[in-house]
Amino acid sequence: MQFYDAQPQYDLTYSDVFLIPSRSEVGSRLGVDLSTNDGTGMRIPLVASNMNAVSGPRLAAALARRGGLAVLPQDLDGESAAEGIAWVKAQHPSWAAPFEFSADTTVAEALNVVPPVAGHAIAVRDGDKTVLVFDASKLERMPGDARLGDLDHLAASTLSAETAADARAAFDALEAGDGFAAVEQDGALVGGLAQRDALRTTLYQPALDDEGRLRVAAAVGINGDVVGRARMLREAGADVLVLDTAHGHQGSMLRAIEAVREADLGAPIVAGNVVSAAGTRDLIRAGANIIKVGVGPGAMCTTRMMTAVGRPQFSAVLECADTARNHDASVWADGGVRYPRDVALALAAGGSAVMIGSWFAGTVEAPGRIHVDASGRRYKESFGMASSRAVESRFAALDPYERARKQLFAEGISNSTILMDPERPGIDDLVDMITTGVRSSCTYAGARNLREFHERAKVGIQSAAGYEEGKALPVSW
Ligand SMILES: NC(=O)C1=CN([C@@H]2O[C@H](COP(=O)(O)OP(=O)(O)OC[C@H]3O[C@@H](n4cnc5c(N)ncnc54)[C@H](OP(=O)(O)O)[C@@H]3O)[C@@H](O)[C@H]2O)C=CC1
Ligand SMILES: Nc1nc2c(ncn2[C@@H]2O[C@H](COP(=O)(O)O)[C@@H](O)[C@H]2O)c(=O)[nH]1
Ligand SMILES: [K+]
Repeated sequence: MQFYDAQPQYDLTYSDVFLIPSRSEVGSRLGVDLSTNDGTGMRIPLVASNMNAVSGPRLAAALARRGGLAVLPQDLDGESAAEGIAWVKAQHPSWAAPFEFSADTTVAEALNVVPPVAGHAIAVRDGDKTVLVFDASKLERMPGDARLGDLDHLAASTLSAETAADARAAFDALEAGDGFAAVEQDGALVGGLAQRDALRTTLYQPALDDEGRLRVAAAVGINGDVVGRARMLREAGADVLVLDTAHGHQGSMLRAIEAVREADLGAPIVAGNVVSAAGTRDLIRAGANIIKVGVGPGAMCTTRMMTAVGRPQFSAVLECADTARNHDASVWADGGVRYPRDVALALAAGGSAVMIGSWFAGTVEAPGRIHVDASGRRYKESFGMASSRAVESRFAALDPYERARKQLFAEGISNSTILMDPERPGIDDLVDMITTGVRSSCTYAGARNLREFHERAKVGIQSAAGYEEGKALPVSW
């Protein structure tokens, strides 16, 4: 990456910078390879944060199906983490599992879990048999107290599993209907398929382990039996281990990395968070393969305002990525992403992947239940991992005095409203938006892959007015 003009002496955020187009020989955006080269097996450079409101098993499977990776949070107890990993590993690499409900579930109860939007399959179960499959958008006009088992008239037309397995044939078959079908195999309903998902299987490659199962990462805190938890996660099938704490450049973190490296668990070790060359170097020397970069940019994060600590994220990623590269390691740019452009800039600065938290918290696949605000808009709650809410539940087993001491140091928001975007309600919709933006960024730079993108990117500095000018105008001025 080069600065178009001289590199300034002050630090830069994503909003401070922009990319300048260069002469390109890359004829199509679909010709760009977005695979990472950091040893994690990702086919697109997107990681969902290890946050309780973001990365659950359903989101992890959905993201891995498109080639990304989610990190199950350290707050999941051992049993739940192992179950979550097993669930991801059992999922089909191409097709999403439907949302399953018993026949007695009411429409109102189902709407706490799935919004009435197209492309998400609802399966009604009677015992261990699926008796009805329909598209979630059909719930919109149903009375709240109706039982799902009584909604036979919503049943989707069926498609054979054989046709569903051929993405192009499935896409064409769904063109004739209403863009959604129940999938049938040997006379039994096995799921649902949306036309858009058939298209997606032709555009993305899943992130798969050696046995052809979806990949998933899991986080470990730095307190307690770090090696024991890391070993348990690995044995449960976690493909990547993420050692995570707010202040990653501390002795406890270095010792935790050394211990996990010593245990030789056979998975890449990600560790953080840091924002300096010195922090990056120390974590790599302790044994980390990938460094998580970012202190304070996160949407749920109050660290900068509470402590003045942190660093504008573009400069943090640039410096840490340069250092990591010299040590044959990589960085993930963690936090502060609000637009696809921010992802492109983090990759231009040298990140091998970008971590996203709050933006993903408002998706259909994120773990939270759905709420409705006073004006009828659907939303999910997000909260920081260092917020009073997270700290209270993390330390629930401690006595009240110790718990109160821990809560003194809250550095995150406990209750944030993340609206569900009616245009892009699912993680797939956001992944489409982000990856198409980044593919386009690459061709503007004349890059066929992310290594070339980093090499060729030309970055300029802009004023606040320059940033403002780039925004679209949904209402006339
Ligand atoms: N990327 C970011 O900007 C930030 C991210 N987070 C996220 O919040 C979650 C919780 O992290 P964390 O608060 O580290 O909790 P952890 O449970 O991981 O514990 C952190 C340990 O480090 C000690 N510590 C010493 N100095 C600090 C410091 N300045 N900040 C935090 N801990 C310190 C703590 O002791 P003691 O409690 O006694 O001080 C504790 O033993 C993680 O997922 C983390 O990534 C949190 C803040 C910033
Ligand atoms: N200072 C804090 N940082 C937090 C907290 N919870 C999460 N995080 C960090 O934010 C990113 C996600 O950023 P986003 O802008 O995409 O939401 C996450 O990966 C953590 O590094 C917190 O409570 N305090
Ligand atoms: K912030």
